[in-house]
Amino acid sequence: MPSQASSAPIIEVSGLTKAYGERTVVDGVSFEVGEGEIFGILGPNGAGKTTTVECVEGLRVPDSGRVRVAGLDPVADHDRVTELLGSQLQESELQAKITVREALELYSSFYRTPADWRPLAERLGLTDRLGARFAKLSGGQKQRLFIALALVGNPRVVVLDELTTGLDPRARRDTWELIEEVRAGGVTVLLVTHFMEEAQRLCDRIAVIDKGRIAALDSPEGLIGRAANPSVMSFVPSAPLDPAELAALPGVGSVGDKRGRIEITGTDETVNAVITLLVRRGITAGQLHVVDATLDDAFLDLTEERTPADEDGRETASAATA
Ligand SMILES: Nc1ncnc2c1ncn2[C@@H]1O[C@H](COP(=O)(O)OP(=O)(O)OP(=O)(O)O)[C@@H](O)[C@H]1O
Repeated sequence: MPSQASSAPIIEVSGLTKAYGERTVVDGVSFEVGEGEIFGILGPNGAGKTTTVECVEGLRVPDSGRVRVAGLDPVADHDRVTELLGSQLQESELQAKITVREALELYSSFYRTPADWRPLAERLGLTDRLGARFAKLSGGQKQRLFIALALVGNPRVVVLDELTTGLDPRARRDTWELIEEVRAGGVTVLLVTHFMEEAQRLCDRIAVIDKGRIAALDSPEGLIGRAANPSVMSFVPSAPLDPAELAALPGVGSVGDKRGRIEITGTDETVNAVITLLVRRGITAGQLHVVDATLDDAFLDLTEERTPADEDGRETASAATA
């Protein structure tokens, strides 16, 4: 289980706004991340997640609002922030011909107190690819190299955007363990992810961003509790039940009948009311299942439906400040 953040915020974002041309893609975003916390940013495609973290990294200049990393302005104090913040690279940022070993040595040389890259490479399953050129690596190997390079400077804060995209299930689990170890060493992790399982497993708190605004900010459990229908109950009744009577019970979201199996979504109160009704009628519930909503359910409830227009207008992103 994730542990809670311990101390003062190491990342502070307040009223952050960023537009590309006429289009505001980050619209008044505020959050704080405590030192040693794993903080997730979750949201639909085009919601403004990457733009937000690029402002934290100092790769983009906010139009308005305030961003601080360890009290430093990521744009004005870019060099000092770079020293304490590790970022996951994008593919275009490494030369095709560089070998894994050369990349690890090169990135180590950027920092005053780098980590020993060898155990990191070992931990990420890269040891037998040290002589391989970047262009010859598989997608998963490139991804693992990017994670190693984000960590090689011994950062206080690491920003991981799409941490495990392209990794197979075993590599994904190994990576999660590595991130937990990194945090256990006191490193703060800012994680952009599309994987609910990843967010639920790793994050202490999650900001759900939708259309450039924070739709919710809570622990994974807190977000799940906000799902419109946190419980789903299903059973096969021993005698017919009136759907209208079930629908009138407290907190009911929906009532369905799938070939004799009743499915009711609602709250804990709904579950208790259904059981009371069944007992009163002398009806037994065969094959009874009650399951909690998942982070997926909460996510869908908290974010609006996308339209293709939301995805339009992307220009080529560059690492330079824009
Ligand atoms: N350099 C840019 N120029 C113009 N528009 C951009 C640029 N970069 C991003 N956008 C647009 O800004 C919006 C937010 O993009 P951003 O990459 O921050 O979203 P995201 O939440 O990270 O999305 P995804 O999950 O798809 O990576 C999108 O509509 C995108 O098309």
